[in-house]
Amino acid sequence: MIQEPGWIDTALSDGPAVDRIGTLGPAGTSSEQAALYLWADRGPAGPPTIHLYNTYETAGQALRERTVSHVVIANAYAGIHSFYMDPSLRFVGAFLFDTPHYGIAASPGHRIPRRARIATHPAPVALVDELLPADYSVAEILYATSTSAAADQARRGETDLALTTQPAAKAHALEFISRTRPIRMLWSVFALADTSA
Ligand SMILES: O=C(O)C(=O)Cc1ccccc1
Repeated sequence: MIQEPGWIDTALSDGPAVDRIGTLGPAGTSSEQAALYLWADRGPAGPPTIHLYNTYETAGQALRERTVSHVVIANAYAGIHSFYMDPSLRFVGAFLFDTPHYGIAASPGHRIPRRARIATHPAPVALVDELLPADYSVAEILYATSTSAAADQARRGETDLALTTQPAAKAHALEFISRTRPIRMLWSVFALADTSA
């Protein structure tokens, strides 16, 4: 096992080459940024090959079908247990990587009611209470499949607000109405069990 600052490497260095990384999308998720970090540290030189899926489970299926060589998952994702338990997969490493800044965002010009409907991925939901400005309260939390999907719900007017990342807010032309902050996160990397050394 190789230990470097920020890394737990159980079979990343001597396992299959990191040449196609699968994770949660669409573009703008924390997972996409984490995958880019993994590629920059452990992937080959050249443009990164990152495949973004609507769920971590779909990314896991792509790994089983060898469409991707590795999958990266936030340890804050409650469903990560099934990846650790799956005998067809192998945990090959983990790394510490802060997410992009998270905040609560709205479409410019949207009239935000005092009691607002807020879209979020389940993992960072506790940040809604932490970051929501005192002028507002929560009418309803609507769970989205990712931070980017949450931003899209606010953009479409399906919710008043979204808890989302800075890249996703920008991609969906949302403006933050709260302060923002990153989340210190551990990311787990999985490969196929039978191809890992
Ligand atoms: O939806 C995202 O952006 C994700 O990547 C899931 C997530 C959410 C919050 C912290 C870490 C990962």
